[in-house]
Amino acid sequence: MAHTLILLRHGQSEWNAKNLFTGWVDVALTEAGRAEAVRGGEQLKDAGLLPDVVHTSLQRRAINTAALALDAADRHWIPVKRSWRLNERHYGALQGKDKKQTLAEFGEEQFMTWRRSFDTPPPPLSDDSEFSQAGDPRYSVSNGGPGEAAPRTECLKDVIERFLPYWDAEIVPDLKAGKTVLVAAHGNSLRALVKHLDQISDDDIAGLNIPTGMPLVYRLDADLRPTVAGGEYLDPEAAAAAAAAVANQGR
Ligand SMILES: O=C(O)[C@@H](CO)OP(=O)(O)O
Repeated sequence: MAHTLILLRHGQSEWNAKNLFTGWVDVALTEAGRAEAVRGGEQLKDAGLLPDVVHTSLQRRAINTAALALDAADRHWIPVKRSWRLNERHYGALQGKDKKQTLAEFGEEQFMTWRRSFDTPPPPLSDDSEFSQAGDPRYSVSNGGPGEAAPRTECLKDVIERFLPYWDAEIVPDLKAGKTVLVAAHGNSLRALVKHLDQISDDDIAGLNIPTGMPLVYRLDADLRPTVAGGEYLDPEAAAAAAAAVANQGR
């Protein structure tokens, strides 16, 4: 049996628009981002791709993107499962910093190492920073979160390590039950998932960028291997242009 998995990065956020490193800071969608989410949902409906269940992070840009897209697809009523494990990569001390200024201050190599290396995290964010999530009740142990063990910074490797247990325990069973699964998440948590699905090397994943608000559809075989490497965007040309723009942020 083929399984259908749809990945959707949130629409443009206020900090995407301002070109700031965001990570776990819970910023809202812009009007353009809301429109992207609606358009993504319309594309799903037009393609006859109707999610049976949606998994999101605990961040409003993904939560609201899922709601807007599902409403546009007339699937606003399906079950929602949320987890901090789908959150954006914690960007450490870069959270709240301007990407262009960071590039100018630290240079291309350090900037790209922090942004796209597999295993080098940015410096940790101090708990007394205005951009810290330490103590945020949504990440408490009583709410199913990591509590005090919550990250203060992460590299992509760390994201994969915290995401995969959720994939195995919550998403795989939905796929195996024959459900069409929508994962509404973030640039780097979806890069972690794509790396896993397509078995992309630690070096090659640096070159992969995911555009905002564009559904990426994977048909998976019985072993949950993609039948088409890299999946398929419903609007491939627009997705390629938007992914290139993500790659060029800061320039
Ligand atoms: O700032 C962030 O949290 C992410 C996604 O917007 O940025 P980048 O693409 O630079 O990893």
